[in-house]
Amino acid sequence: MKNLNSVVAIGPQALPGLAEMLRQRAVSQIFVVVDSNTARHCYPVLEPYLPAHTLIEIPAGEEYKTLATCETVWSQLTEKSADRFAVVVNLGGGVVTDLGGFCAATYKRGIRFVQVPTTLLAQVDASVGGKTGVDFQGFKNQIGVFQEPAGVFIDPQFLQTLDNRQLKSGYAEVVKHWLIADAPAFDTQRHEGVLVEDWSLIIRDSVATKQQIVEADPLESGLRKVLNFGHTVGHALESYLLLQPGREILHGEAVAAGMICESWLSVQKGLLSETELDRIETFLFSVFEKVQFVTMETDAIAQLALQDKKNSGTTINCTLLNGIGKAVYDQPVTLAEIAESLRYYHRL
Ligand SMILES: NC(=O)c1ccc[n+]([C@@H]2O[C@H](COP(=O)([O-])OP(=O)(O)OC[C@H]3O[C@@H](n4cnc5c(N)ncnc54)[C@H](O)[C@@H]3O)[C@@H](O)[C@H]2O)c1
Ligand SMILES: O=C(O)C(=O)C[C@@H](O)[C@H](O)[C@H](O)COP(=O)(O)O
Ligand SMILES: [Zn+2]
Repeated sequence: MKNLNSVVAIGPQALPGLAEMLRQRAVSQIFVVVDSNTARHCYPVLEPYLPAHTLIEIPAGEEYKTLATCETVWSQLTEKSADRFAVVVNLGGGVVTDLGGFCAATYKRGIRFVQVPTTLLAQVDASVGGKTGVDFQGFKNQIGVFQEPAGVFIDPQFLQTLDNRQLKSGYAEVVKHWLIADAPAFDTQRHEGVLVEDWSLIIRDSVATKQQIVEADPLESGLRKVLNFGHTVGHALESYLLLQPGREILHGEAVAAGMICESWLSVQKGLLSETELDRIETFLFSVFEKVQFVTMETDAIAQLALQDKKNSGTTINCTLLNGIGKAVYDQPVTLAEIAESLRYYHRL
């Protein structure tokens, strides 16, 4: 599969494919960015495929997806005199692929990087499409650049050590791809839930859906915004809870809640039927627990949507569904409507 100028390899041939790419290109040094978990669970799988390299370890978790962590990565690249022929291999979930990608894309104005995603979320979504970045002042992905990796190497065997909660978090982005672009998959595959034995096909389909959209609009000037379905409210919830010790939720959990809120908004705008909303809700609640917040918090959560990257000025532009499998972007919604959607979710 080709993604703009980068290769996407999926399956058991992915890691040998990465080894081959590193052999063929002019590479001065290789740096492998891992977090504390992927150092333990995933690096031993990747290591035999790599020539001499330097390991850069960052702490695990969304709270470390910050500029401060980037500084530690840039420092290690600098200390080792990485030049413009160096390659960064990001081995991890979406935090490592977003942050490692951003560090590479900005170091000396940009060196090559490849993504080796190890969570379902990163395999179906974060590693593909060239969005890189970090959170800033509590806002999701506030600082970042679009930069395509030189390659994405997806081996589903990494999922064997992932716990069920993380698997479900990634599944939320799979469901998002179904809801925006693949009604037949929603109709048939949802019956399996996360009891999937072999994720390869789901990963292939999800990546293909995302690639098609990204290729049509790599810099998100229009169509790509459909990939943000569930994220206007989802990111607001995630940002709000991220700053509250003990209440952090995973990205996919926030997106699942956001997809219910934004499906409800779609009904209010006359785009989606009540029956379709009911099917979406019933399915999502069969997989995800309800995100806990109190009604008093809804206005504060909704306020955070004012920082959404799809907004123009003070207008919040949401991606909504105009049927299962069909999405429309740039739908203006008010702050009051966002807050009401959260109250709707809370009442369910
Ligand atoms: N760039 C994009 O297009 C894009 C798309 C979707 C999400 N994201 C971002 O991705 C991030 C979420 O990614 P995530 O869900 O992968 O989170 P993550 O990177 O925090 O990984 C989740 C947890 O699993 C651990 N882990 C990773 N691989 C493992 C493995 N194989 N076995 C055991 N443990 C493993 C990690 O150390 C971490 O503790 C968010 O910051 C989100 O904003 C980016
Ligand atoms: O690739 C995209 O485009 C997406 O919107 C995919 C999202 O799942 C992902 O969470 C992305 O990081 C959100 O981007 P942002 O621009 O809203 O920060
Ligand atoms: Zn997402």
